[in-house]
Amino acid sequence: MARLLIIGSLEGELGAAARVAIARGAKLGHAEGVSAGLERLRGEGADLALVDLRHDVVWLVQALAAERIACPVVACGRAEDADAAVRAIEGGARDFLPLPPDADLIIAMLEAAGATREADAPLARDPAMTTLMARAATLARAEASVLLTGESGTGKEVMARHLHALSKRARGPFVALNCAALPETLLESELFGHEKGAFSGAVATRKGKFEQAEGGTLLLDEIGEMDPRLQAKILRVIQEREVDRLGGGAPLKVDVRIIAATHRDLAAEVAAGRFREDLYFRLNVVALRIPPLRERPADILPLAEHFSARYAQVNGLPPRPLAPLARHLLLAHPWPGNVRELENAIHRAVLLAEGPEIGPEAIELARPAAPAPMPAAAGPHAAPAAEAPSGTKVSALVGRKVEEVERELILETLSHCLGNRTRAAEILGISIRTLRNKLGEYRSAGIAVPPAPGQAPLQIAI
Ligand SMILES: Nc1ncnc2c1ncn2[C@@H]1O[C@H](COP(=O)(O)OP(=O)(O)OP(=O)(O)O)[C@@H](O)[C@H]1O
Repeated sequence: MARLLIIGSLEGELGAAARVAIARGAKLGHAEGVSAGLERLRGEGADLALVDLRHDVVWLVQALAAERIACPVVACGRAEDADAAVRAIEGGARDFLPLPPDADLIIAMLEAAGATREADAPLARDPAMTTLMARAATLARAEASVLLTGESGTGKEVMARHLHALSKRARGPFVALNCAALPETLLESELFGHEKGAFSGAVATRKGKFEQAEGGTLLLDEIGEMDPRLQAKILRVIQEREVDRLGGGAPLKVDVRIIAATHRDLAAEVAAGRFREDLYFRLNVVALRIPPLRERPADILPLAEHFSARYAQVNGLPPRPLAPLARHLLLAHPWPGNVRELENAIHRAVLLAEGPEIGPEAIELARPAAPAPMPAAAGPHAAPAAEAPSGTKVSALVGRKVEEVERELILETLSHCLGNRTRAAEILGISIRTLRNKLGEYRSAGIAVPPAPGQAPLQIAI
């Protein structure tokens, strides 16, 4: 769960921002002022801090920088407070959130901070994923470190949270750190914390992520990007179960399960001398590879429906079904950006769509380059890219009317189902009633419609 710290009164519009974040699965921390906020950040940390502009945002940003605490700060205020907002941004705040808050903007900010995550179990319908989920359920109970591999956006972090939720540590904290996002000294401080006086800005003791995750799970995301010196320190934590704060005296015992994730082929990184072999062996004891979305096509529509319901709710819109052609487009796309790309496409579509359905015109998909399977994927389970649904079929439709293509899709599906309306409606993802209405329209326009099973084709006497 994303950890959001709100600094300021929760009574007014900041409270509304908090509710949006909670609806999106964030865990909320709160402090009335900046020094209490700093205290919380030294102790339990957060993925993002939203600070009311009426407080000294610049002071907080500077204190965090001096103490090497990497937490993005977003200043919040009314549009009329533009001058204060500019000062906050110039002083190092990550962004400005105008109040009253826009749900989308909050989500985008949480996302940019790497802080918005699926709180529920990963959705899995395709056999490639259900098999993996069964394996994950067994592994979750063990205490061993886990290595999660998979392309960017496949759901490694979602899986890490799921493993935590199913483990004996579920009541403890889940803390995530993206190792690629920070320069080495900051990352070191984030991981191991520091004692007062460890460096010139260290005015107070600060707990690192290992300590924050005590009794729970620590996700080291993008571990393949970590500097070899820090890799050695991580190895020591795994072996000795203790951490050394920067500038610290005695090592501190920690009880943390480590989950490491990477989109890289770590074995190749080891061969190239960029990743420590001993750490790789420690992590690779239990490894799970999350397949890219193009290798689990049966997940595409269930995920799309899940995101469409979620974003309709977050934006206060009524839930709407995906039109048959929209489904067709989604199934034909190769999804180089995986589940994240699908989620973003559906989020946009929910906002853009007009009318009772989400139609194909609302779905904007990046024109895909040929999907690039990651090198590690070249195992026996990797489907060749050529087998994935190809984007060319859809581009062949360009220049034709949506209505016309929809009609063909409906009639083709119906003849494929030998006229069975129920089955065709199911495949098309529309209600039987919508299907009947469409067929009625076609008939009135003089277009032949496959008869229902057992029903003789209508003979029109001339
Ligand atoms: N199986 C799933 N069910 C529901 N949502 C999912 C699933 N897989 C991924 N998502 C959603 O897709 C987005 C990307 O997932 P996640 O961040 O876990 O991917 P990742 O592999 O860790 O990406 P990166 O390598 O870029 O860190 C998230 O918003 C997540 O909620």
